[in-house]
Amino acid sequence: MISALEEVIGRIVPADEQAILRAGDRLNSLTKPPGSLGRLEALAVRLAGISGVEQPSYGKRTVVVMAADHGVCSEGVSAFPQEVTVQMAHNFLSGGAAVNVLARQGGAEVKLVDIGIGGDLSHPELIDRKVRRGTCNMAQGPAMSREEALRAILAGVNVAEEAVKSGTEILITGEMGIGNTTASAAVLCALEGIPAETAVGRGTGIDDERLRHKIAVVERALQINTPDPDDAIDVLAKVGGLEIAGLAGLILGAAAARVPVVLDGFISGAAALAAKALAPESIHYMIASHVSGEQGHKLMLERLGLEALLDLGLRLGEGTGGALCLHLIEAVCRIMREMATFESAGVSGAESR
Ligand SMILES: O=C(O)c1ccc[n+]([C@@H]2O[C@H](COP(=O)([O-])O)[C@@H](O)[C@H]2O)c1
Ligand SMILES: Cc1cc2nc[nH]c2cc1C
Repeated sequence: MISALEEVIGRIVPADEQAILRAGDRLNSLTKPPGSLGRLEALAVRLAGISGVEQPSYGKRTVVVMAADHGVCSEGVSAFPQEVTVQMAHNFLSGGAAVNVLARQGGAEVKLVDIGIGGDLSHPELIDRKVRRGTCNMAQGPAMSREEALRAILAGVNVAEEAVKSGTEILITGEMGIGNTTASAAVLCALEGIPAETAVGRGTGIDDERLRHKIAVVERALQINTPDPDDAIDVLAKVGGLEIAGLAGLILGAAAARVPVVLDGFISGAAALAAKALAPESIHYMIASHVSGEQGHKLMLERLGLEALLDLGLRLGEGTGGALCLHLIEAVCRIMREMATFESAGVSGAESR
């Protein structure tokens, strides 16, 4: 199984430098002062490097929502009961969740993956990749075995590969899992050596008292499991989650296929940290859509070395921020394709001094 992962990682190549240079030249030839489209210009250059062309376009767009349950919920770390995970899974499948609305508006389809929901779920549209029924309580022992974490990562790789095979040109990470901000914070602490107090946030909206308890739970999980910071699979197995591991795999699969992968919020960021640890070059294929309202996400993005496009205080997850970002991605693609150049429009360039 490890060799399957090594094979995927081996296929991840750096971004296309020539396309990056061509995109920069094109941006400077367009009828605007150089750099005046701000971070949209950086986005255009990044997309060119990923896709290998300076005028990319993304037809089929897919939001992959990975859903799983978390044993750590028994510690009382969320504002909501665990059964919300499976209930929301039904909502995604019937098209009524926020991400369904935003994906429709952004021209994307939503694919729900059961990678570890506790309850039973059956639907013709569901992608069933259940590794196990939720994790164990990481405050008492490892969340899952190393083999299960690896299976979840490879399931994510496979979902990316299948999506690309059926025509997807851009992937968006989404997730659903009551308790998963606890696991994501623990992954951030373990991989980056950050204190729990800095990494842990309010998730679905816990009060001060529960927040203090959640910090203590993460501290305990780290203390009893001693995840190896240099071994991302160990970290995912001991203090991660099935959807976090699955999304790490999805990101690696996207990078191997040279498909851009738009990251959503805090949980997607934890998956991205793990993907980056497994395959540093995968970072070039990631686009950070937004800074989540979840404490720790800003620091997470700094550690990833990514600058987010939006800062709207979103803290919903599901892939909502990523889906919103599709509008900006479409905008830069159109800029690159449709804007006139100084030459074609007969506009004078900057005066040389
Ligand atoms: O994406 C984010 O940044 C984000 C921040 C806070 C909460 N969430 C969502 O809320 C759920 C986890 O919250 P909690 O409090 O149960 O850990 C999970 O389903 C996530 O999708 C997501
Ligand atoms: C209702 C609800 C919807 C969500 N979507 C993602 N996480 C969620 C958490 C809750 C509680």
